[in-house]
Amino acid sequence: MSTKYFPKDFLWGAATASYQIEGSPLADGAGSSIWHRFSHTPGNILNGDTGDVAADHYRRYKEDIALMKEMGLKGYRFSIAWPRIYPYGKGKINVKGMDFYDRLVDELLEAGITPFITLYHWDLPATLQDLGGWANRDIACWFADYADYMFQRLGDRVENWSTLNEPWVVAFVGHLFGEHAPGMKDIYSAFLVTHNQLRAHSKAVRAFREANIANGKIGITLSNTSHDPATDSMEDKIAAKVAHEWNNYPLFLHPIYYGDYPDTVKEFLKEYLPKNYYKDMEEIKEEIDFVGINYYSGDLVKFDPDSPLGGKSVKRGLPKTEMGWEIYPEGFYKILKGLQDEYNPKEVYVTENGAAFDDKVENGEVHDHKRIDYLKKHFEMAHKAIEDGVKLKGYFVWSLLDNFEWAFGYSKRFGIVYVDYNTQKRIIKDSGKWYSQIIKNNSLDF
Ligand SMILES: OC[C@@H]1[C@@H](O)[C@H](O)[C@@H](O)c2[nH]c(CCc3ccccc3)c[n+]21
Repeated sequence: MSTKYFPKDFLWGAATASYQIEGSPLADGAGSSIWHRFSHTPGNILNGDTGDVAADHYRRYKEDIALMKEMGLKGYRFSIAWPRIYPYGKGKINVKGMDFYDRLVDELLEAGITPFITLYHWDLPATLQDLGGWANRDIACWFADYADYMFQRLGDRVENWSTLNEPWVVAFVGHLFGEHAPGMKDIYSAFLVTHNQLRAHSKAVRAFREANIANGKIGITLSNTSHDPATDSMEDKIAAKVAHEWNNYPLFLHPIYYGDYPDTVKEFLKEYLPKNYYKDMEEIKEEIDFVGINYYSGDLVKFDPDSPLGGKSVKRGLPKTEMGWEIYPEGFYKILKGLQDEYNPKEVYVTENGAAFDDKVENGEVHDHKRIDYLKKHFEMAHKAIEDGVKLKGYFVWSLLDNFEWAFGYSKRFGIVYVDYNTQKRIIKDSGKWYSQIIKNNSLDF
């Protein structure tokens, strides 16, 4: 057993998202979002759950920040609900909605916690969806205007900004698989949404540079699954490469860093890319300060001529979390190392990593040893990645609190803090106590 230290000033934190924890979605003049509509549409969410109350964070944020301080968190990643700021997506500002985030940031700074803002974590103003949402090219301006207003209002106190959370999930789970808001099932829209998110992201980055925020850093947060070939056959290797370049960071970083979509996306999916997409690549190719990596699991990919991507996902037979995702810490290392090798970002943050388990309260405590084991194994891989040259500057566990897990509602618990939804009582789980020690020592014994 040896003690491995993380770099000095490593930003250990926890992450959440507005629609998943805040509740009070229409309070104080806020506008409706596509997730308010989607969760209130019967059949979309398990048990008919909605984000109407969630973890009641909109009202309990001071209590939650006190919990973060008690656990010794250095940073807190959260998202702004666009419809609280612009109830109609653009035009009229909602002062009370802006006040909530003003107070939240001040409370975090007072507690000595570094804010890390995500501008968009899926709760699009519903009125913009009525205009086509992310499939409308004008959204690049709507998003950049919203982003610029946030830079003006919070840029004096917040240095770390991410434009979009998981644009792949927004595009494909929301517009092709139909399992997330706005519930569309159209592959051409999904690729148009991919493209417009890139346009919106880079337009917001230019607004960020104009805002000239002292020590400001802006990036993008991308979902990733480690895709390994099921066998050494060339067919499986190609299928795994296609899956990686479409499903992971390359789909967005290739345009941002190199001004084009990845080779396999152009080879296998060219038909679905927006016509004349390359005309936008000059504006999309805009330097960013960091890449946010979300990682949970990995799979094997086997050649499958019947699949549109030429491959299908295969399990390894590893232990799984409550989401049915295999626990594969090695994939965390592969994604982080692959990112640094392929795009050499100036900085990397793990913006999400965590697991859902069947947490139970016993005598007022939650002994979530499986989550501790999951996190420990992933921290070991993060440390190895840093040793091998990955410019990893921080890690945010998903999630601070049990919360609304999208189509699964409240049936899946990811928090290091347990939330009793009947009473809104919080209980720091054993994993939260264990994490506090890791942060305090900035080291891991393994
Ligand atoms: O599922 C846990 C978390 C969500 O609660 C976050 O809002 C979201 O950013 C997030 N992304 C992923 C990995 C990609 C994914 C998203 C949705 C469904 C399945 C996989 C896991 N998570």
